[in-house]
Amino acid sequence: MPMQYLTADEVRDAERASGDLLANGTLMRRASHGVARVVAAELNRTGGCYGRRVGIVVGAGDNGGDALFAGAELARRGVAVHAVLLAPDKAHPAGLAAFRAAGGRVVPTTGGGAALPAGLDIVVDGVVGIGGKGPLRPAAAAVFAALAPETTVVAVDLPSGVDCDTGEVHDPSVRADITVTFGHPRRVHLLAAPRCGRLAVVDIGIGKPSERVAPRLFSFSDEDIDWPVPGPADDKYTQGVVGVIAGSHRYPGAAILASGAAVTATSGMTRYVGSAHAEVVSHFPEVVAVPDLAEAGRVQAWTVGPGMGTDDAAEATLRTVLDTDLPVLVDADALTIVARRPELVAGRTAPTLLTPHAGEFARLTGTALGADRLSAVAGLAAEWNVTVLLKGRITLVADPTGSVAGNDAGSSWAATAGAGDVLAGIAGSLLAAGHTPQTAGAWAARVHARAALLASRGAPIGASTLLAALRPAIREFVRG
Ligand SMILES: NC(=O)C1=CN([C@@H]2O[C@H](COP(=O)(O)OP(=O)(O)OC[C@H]3O[C@@H](n4cnc5c(N)ncnc54)[C@H](O)[C@@H]3O)[C@@H](O)[C@H]2O)[C@@H](O)CC1
Ligand SMILES: [K+]
Repeated sequence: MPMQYLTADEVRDAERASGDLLANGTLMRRASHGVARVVAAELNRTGGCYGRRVGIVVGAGDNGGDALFAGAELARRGVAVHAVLLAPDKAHPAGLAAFRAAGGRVVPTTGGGAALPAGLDIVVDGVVGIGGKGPLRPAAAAVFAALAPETTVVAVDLPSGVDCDTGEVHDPSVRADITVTFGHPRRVHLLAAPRCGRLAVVDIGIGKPSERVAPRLFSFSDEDIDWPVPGPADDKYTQGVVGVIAGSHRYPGAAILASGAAVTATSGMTRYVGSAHAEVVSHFPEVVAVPDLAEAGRVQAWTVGPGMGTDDAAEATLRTVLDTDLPVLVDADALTIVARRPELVAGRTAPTLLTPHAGEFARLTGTALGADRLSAVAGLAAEWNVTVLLKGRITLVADPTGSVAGNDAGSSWAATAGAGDVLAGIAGSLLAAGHTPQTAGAWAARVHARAALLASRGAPIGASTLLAALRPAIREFVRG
């Protein structure tokens, strides 16, 4: 099942709908118990709970309340728990009483600030949760800045200073090793996944929000991905033929990488059009490669753009392809052309997938990409009535209805020249197989990221190495 990521308002809506559970404190008891369990599991994994030392950093709201109740539970298990109260007058009263009663120690405030003692095993961030705004304030920032670098940080709900809805990482903010959230993941857990560390979702018995606002963010689970495989009645044409228009005789690399990715991602047929036809065939003899579009033969989808240039001839080719009623993936140089000629895609009714990186995105919209990548990509998709895949560590694929699929690559090894050409080849072949642009883009991003991890195993890679790891990566997503 795809995972849904909620806004702070959607979370509050779902919590309110739980009625008594919210009013009588059951939700908070379950939430804090979940935090205590995760912290205890981490302590047990590294030697046990008894006699260990944990710090909690407590803000003015219910996030701090969760941390205090969790601290109380840990203290009852024999953990020495030290709390810094950032706003002593506003700390959750029942939570603070429980914490003290369990033997938790509050660090005295001196000169307007307080620091945790040295030598802590784990520090719990209960500064702010879904009610947080902006960066960590100075007192909280000082507490985290003073921690030894090896201290494990467990964030309650989200790392404080990171925006719940946009994932904007303010400076300063908390970097968590583990984040414990409640009921449903929030947008921040995907949009700022590297800042959240491992995510633990604790069931506290709340349902779904009554309504969701656009953009609606989700991610596919690995099990949702079902790579196309040929059936008993299939031949080389019936699985969807992908056409690649890329590269040039002078710069054949993009043509080879995009065509090679298409060959690897589909078991049907790959066609190539462009002046690198000889180079492509010398690397991948199975590609049916021709220099001119007029001789290309039939395809079910086009991938157009990597390394093709931006001159008049390239523009004419792009126009011809976009004038068809076939699905088209528009990448790289083709995006530069579309940025100056938006009318080329504006009237399209056939599936259209634009795959910009941040710089190309800025060219398309005329403004630099800000911190709210989600709204930006959903906005462009809605305005142009196309699907937009925004590249990055977190890939976002927005369709025109306000649905956005996100994919955390899990590493940044794919940030290498030519990796985008590989992605374009993979996604193009999924389009040719009949998938929607959003599914094609999101599945391609997942398998591309997996290939990067398999290829790298901790060392830098180039796009050729990534391409070579594509088949084992795809194998993980073939069902049945
Ligand atoms: N509502 C509920 O039923 C539940 C809430 N839970 C917890 O409650 C949290 C939400 O609690 P609240 O709505 O009280 O909000 P928070 O505790 O997230 O934060 C609000 C408080 O922090 C202050 N604040 C905002 N930005 C700040 C900043 N940058 N630096 C310092 N202080 C800042 C605000 O003035 C306010 O006092 C959730 O994230 C979750 O941890 C959980 O207990 C589960 C149940
Ligand atoms: K927090």
